[in-house]
Amino acid sequence: MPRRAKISVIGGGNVGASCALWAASKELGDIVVLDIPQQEDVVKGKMLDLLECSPIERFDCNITGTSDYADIADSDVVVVTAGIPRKPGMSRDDLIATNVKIVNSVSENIKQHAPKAIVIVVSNPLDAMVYTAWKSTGFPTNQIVGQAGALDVARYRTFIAMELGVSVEDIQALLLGGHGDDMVPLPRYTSVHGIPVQQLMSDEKINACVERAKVGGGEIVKLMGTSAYYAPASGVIQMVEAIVKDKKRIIPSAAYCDKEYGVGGYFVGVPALLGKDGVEKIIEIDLDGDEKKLMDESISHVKELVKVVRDTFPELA
Ligand SMILES: NC(=O)c1ccc[n+]([C@@H]2O[C@H](COP(=O)([O-])OP(=O)(O)OC[C@H]3O[C@@H](n4cnc5c(N)ncnc54)[C@H](O)[C@@H]3O)[C@@H](O)[C@H]2O)c1
Ligand SMILES: O=C(O)C[C@H](O)C(=O)O
Repeated sequence: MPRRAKISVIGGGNVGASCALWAASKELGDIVVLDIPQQEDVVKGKMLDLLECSPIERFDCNITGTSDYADIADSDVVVVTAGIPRKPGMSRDDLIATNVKIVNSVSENIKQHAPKAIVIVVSNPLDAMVYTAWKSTGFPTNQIVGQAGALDVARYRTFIAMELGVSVEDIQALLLGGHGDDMVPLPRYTSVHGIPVQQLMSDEKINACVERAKVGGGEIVKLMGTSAYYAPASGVIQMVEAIVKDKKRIIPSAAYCDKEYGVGGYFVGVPALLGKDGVEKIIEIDLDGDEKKLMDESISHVKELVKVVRDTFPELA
């Protein structure tokens, strides 16, 4: 019998528990969700509750809550959601001092207990946390990737579909850059069932969708007092599915770029081909002058955040 995939999620809060829910409902494999010892009963309870959906929702898999890293052994994918979320009035960057320490310690445990896993980082500020996980694990760059673009492009597609009154399924779009408010949605690479979006919407309306997508995380924080979790987890599980089913999907992801896009050795959002080996290829597309300028600005912001990581943990430089 073929072995089931094993998906571990570190951090069983809003995003982590939602990842488990999407992964179970899609029957992607066995699921382990790990939280700190003080949250062990809570995470065990959440995962038991989820398991008890299985007769109704019709999925067969093991689902476990734990605080013991031994339970993540042999994971195919480990998703890192551990860390604090922002509150109204905060930027993602304000989380760095706390989350760099959490992601560093979590990554050391992943290195020890699941050295073959593909690691998908979610904690914010995303691009700097992916860098932290890369340095702390010492894993090859294909084995470390961040989730942001899958979410950001989903938001952008949602807003375009709402504006046009068409199915979201018919909106294809692309987005580059860091997971900050300076991310770079690309109208020139946005189409509606193959029809360039500019033929169907005015520049003004397209720009309104772009701007709303850029601050889409903040819009939810303002409404809820904490950050989003359904759509972020959905983005994560789209990536997990591509990896565990070796689908070779192209998904905007925070991937390691050196020569690509002239990034020079940082993780930023780019179209990445995801399969069983993680990031198997980065797709480079042509950018015009304005798009390149926006991408360069976004990359500069990522570099500033990585500098904070290096200043906090000189051994991660
Ligand atoms: N990249 C994205 O698109 C994206 C989207 C949404 C949220 N996020 C980020 O994800 C993180 C989690 O958000 P959330 O809403 O789930 O927060 P949450 O507070 O609901 O959950 C975080 C969980 O992490 C746990 N945790 C803390 N330290 C830990 C450690 N050392 N080991 C294991 N678990 C630990 C906490 O106990 C908590 O259960 C935040 O940093 C948030 O900004 C990123
Ligand atoms: O906005 C946040 O802080 C969480 C996440 O990055 C998001 O975009 O929803």
